[in-house]
Amino acid sequence: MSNRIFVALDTPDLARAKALATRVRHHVGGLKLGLEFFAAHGQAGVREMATLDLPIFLDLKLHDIPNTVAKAVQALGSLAPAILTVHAAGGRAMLEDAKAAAPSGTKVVAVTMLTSLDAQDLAATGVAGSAHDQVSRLADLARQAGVDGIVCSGDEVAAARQAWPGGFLVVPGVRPAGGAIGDQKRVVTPRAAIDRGASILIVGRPITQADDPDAAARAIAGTL
Ligand SMILES: O=c1ccn([C@@H]2O[C@H](COP(=O)(O)O)[C@@H](O)[C@H]2O)c(=O)[nH]1
Repeated sequence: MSNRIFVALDTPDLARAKALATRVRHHVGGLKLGLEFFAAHGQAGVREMATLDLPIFLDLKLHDIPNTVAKAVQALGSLAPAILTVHAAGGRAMLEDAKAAAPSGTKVVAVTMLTSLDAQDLAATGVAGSAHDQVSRLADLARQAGVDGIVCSGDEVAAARQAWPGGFLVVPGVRPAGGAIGDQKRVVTPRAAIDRGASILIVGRPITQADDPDAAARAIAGTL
């Protein structure tokens, strides 16, 4: 993949998603559609976005019992997304069944610890230890379950790359130096994420909320 930026089109407005994607399409490697978009437009919306001819990253973060997740992955199969997310915390059987149910060309990637959480948030959920410990535990689980990779923050991606040289490592929480952080807590610059071993970056608001999304995407791509 020559351009490793997936732009997160977090909007329930199909026309806006299409307009943004059309503007930035020459400066990104793919389009990430998440819960906000999918809840509003479902599979028809994803098909519509796929007409722009860029790889689709379907970020639904599936997390349920193995049978339910496998059936959901099967139901999404005809969309043949390039990348699909599930939560690593769903456990090994869920991860194995999700991978088995996915089309062969779809990378199944397990979310470890959301980049909107820090160590204090983790403790509040009853999980002892650092973000680093939690991510490496869930990354090991994901690797053993046979999925293609993980989602983690820029703080953990170097260790994840060392532990899983062939893993597909997705890093969100990406902010150009000095950029507004918003609700993210573990952030990294685009260049640092790539230098530490990220396979692809997810970038949302730094592009979509910019006065000139096209220029913002071009500037970020220019740092890689
Ligand atoms: O741990 C995670 C997993 C997924 N995301 C998603 O990435 C984008 C980030 O958007 P920004 O506007 O660049 O903050 C968003 O779609 C999240 O759902 C994440 O942030 N952290």
